[in-house]
Amino acid sequence: MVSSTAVEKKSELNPRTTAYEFAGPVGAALIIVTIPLTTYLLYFGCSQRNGCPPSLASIKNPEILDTLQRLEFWKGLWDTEAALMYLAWYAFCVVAWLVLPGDWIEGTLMRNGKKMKYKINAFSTFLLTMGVTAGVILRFGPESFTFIYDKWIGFVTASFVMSVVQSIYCYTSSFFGDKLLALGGNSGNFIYDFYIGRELNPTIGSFDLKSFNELRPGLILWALVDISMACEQYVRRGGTLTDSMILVLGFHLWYVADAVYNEPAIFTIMDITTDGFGYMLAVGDLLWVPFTYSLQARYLAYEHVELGGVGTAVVVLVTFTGYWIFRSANGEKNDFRNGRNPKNLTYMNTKRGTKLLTSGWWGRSRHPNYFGDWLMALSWSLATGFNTPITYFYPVYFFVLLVHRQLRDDEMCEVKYGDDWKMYKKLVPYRIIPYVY
Ligand SMILES: NC(=O)C1=CN([C@@H]2O[C@H](COP(=O)(O)OP(=O)(O)OC[C@H]3O[C@@H](n4cnc5c(N)ncnc54)[C@H](OP(=O)(O)O)[C@@H]3O)[C@@H](O)[C@H]2O)C=CC1
Ligand SMILES: CC(C)=CCC[C@@H](C)[C@H]1CC=C2C3=C(CC[C@@]21C)[C@@]1(C)CC[C@H](O)C(C)(C)[C@@H]1CC3
Repeated sequence: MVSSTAVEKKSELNPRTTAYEFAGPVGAALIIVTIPLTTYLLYFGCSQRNGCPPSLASIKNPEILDTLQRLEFWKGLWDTEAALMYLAWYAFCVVAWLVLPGDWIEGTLMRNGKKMKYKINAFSTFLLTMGVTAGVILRFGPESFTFIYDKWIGFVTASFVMSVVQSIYCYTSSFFGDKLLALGGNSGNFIYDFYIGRELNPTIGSFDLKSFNELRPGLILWALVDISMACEQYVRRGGTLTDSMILVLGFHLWYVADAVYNEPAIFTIMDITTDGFGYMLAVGDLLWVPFTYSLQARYLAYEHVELGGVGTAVVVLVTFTGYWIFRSANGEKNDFRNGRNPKNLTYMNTKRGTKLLTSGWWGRSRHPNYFGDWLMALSWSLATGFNTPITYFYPVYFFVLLVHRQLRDDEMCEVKYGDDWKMYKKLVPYRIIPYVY
């Protein structure tokens, strides 16, 4: 029998969530449907076969309704070969995590007084993956690596199934044992908690599902997807790549490499410290990132845009500016949170005990890193030219995500820091873009 003090202690540590984000259960239900639907639509609405976007005539065509009513169409979303390949890829990431050497580092202090331990080998997993991929392409030719382009929908469905299975597993297992729940994911509403993630850190032994999924099977798959798109273009063009494809491929690979190289920096981000691991992150990490963030590369696989000297210079300039802001802002905060201040930046002390930077990038806006990240997103789309608005999906979606994320973080900081946050907001009035917003 469980004593009443034990029950009280448990509910003290895991209080009920009383305030909803994402417009509550209705908003969560909408997003649950919208994320996979958008991923499929971006394929059917931007492809060589259908056009990008499909012509108005083809949309009005009653054939679309016929297609949706045909069982063949729904069967076509599943591809057993792609599903097995996806499973093998996921297993490879797990085995790499297990066998590749890496230091174990501690995460931030949690409210139960404990710290999680994380194995740092995402970068070596990335290098191994790139090495094997290069080996395959050199040995068997680029045509051996176009299978992701060919089996696109099969891979999308496989990764969606994987993320739903994980979300169901994490939601169900959160009810067993003494689990630390996410403060935002314990409302008691099934749809909402399933979406936000009920358990803070679902683990199997020392294997932490949330941090593993955030950086490995989805993010590194994005790099593989891009390489496959470049191979497709290379084969179609008989052995050359367009300047736009070289830029998009290079920038995406760089972005992924940067994320996995800076693996320890993710242990202080909102997803790891605050959000539970549920549908939002599982589907976000495993489906959304690899199959929507790579849209520019998939478009360029069949639409061979040449930018020329000036176009290339503009794209490179926007991306480098973005990367410089993104990396130096994240670096300043990461150094500071780890007790270093190499640039001698000014800061304010707070009643909570942690200090807040008030100069450098964090003195210019409250989320300068978001601005840099968004500029990079914009540059990747600029590389696809102006023939279609669809390839600008990523910066538009990302803008919405970042504005919403900034609001969420602002609210959380207000709770964490109280009046000190109000003071910081007076000192640094801009939210994301210095002197603009
Ligand atoms: N490509 C993509 O799809 C996405 C990328 N990202 C990227 O992930 C990165 C991490 O983002 P995220 O976790 O949202 O937020 P941040 O890395 O911006 O971290 C916010 C936290 O930083 C601390 N902080 C705030 N102001 C200061 C200050 N002045 N001095 C020191 N610390 C401060 C606070 O936490 P505390 O005080 O408790 O330490 C706050 O909660 C960003 O670069 C973002 O662009 C994010 C989402 C999606
Ligand atoms: C509603 C919806 C689509 C939710 C899903 C959001 C997720 C796609 C993103 C939430 C935070 C993310 C981060 C990255 C990728 C996108 C998601 C998972 C990230 C791994 C990209 C690379 C960066 O360098 C990063 C490590 C800072 C970043 C962390 C946050």
